[in-house]
Amino acid sequence: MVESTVDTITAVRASALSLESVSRRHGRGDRETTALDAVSCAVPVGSFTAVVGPSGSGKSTFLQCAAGLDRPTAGTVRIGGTDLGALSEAALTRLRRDRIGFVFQSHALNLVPSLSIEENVVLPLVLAGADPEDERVLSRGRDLLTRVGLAGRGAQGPATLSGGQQQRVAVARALVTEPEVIFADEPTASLDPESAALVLGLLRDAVRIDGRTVVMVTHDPVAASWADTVLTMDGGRLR
Ligand SMILES: Nc1ncnc2c1ncn2[C@@H]1O[C@H](COP(=O)(O)OP(=O)(O)OP(=O)(O)O)[C@@H](O)[C@H]1O
Repeated sequence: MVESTVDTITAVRASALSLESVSRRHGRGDRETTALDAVSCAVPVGSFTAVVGPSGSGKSTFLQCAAGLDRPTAGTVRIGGTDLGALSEAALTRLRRDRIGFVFQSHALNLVPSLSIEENVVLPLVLAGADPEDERVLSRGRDLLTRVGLAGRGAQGPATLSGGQQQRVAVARALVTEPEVIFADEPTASLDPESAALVLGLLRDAVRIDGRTVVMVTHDPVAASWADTVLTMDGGRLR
């Protein structure tokens, strides 16, 4: 009994993300829908996980609850051992800013059009209080832009880039804080296969080279094939 408790605690600690019996219901009475139905899983540090499943199976809800963008109706979500349900809204906002990276579906939603590309990349650091003129901040932005194949383009605006290039900037920004988990919601949905492969390669490199943890929701079996682990959702449950 003691041993199994220790095993459980160890497993939770070694997980970048864990869900324990997480449910998310909407509405009440006859109109109640269960978007997520007692889902449990543990995502190890340094892994690439894809979440797949048919439309309406609960993938987005999984991601929203796992990333602290939505609060579950029941159950526990932990990022690096921190119970998100125990955090105030302000603390949850800080955790999302400092410990999580996001790449969303639409490149139009990912980047701030009025900022330059490099300002977009370092935005999470600046929001956390870093001086945007600090050489360390500027060089981190430049290094990440080089990494995503956009060296020398930092002073331009996002509108001067293609959709695929903008998604690569979004990946650079998601990496800038060295987050514990990067959540990607259909990051290749609007891209041609070649641009999609570049974005998926960057996510995979973040795992293989930097030991980051990536959780990606996708409809696309080709995109899912880049992951180490595929979680399949069906009717709000993990299959
Ligand atoms: N705010 C909401 N109010 C009511 N029902 C909701 C709400 N959000 C999601 N649902 C329902 O929960 C279920 C799961 O939705 P979710 O968006 O998580 O699925 P999904 O797998 O991401 O779908 P898709 O691939 O089409 O984006 C669906 O039946 C959906 O209609």
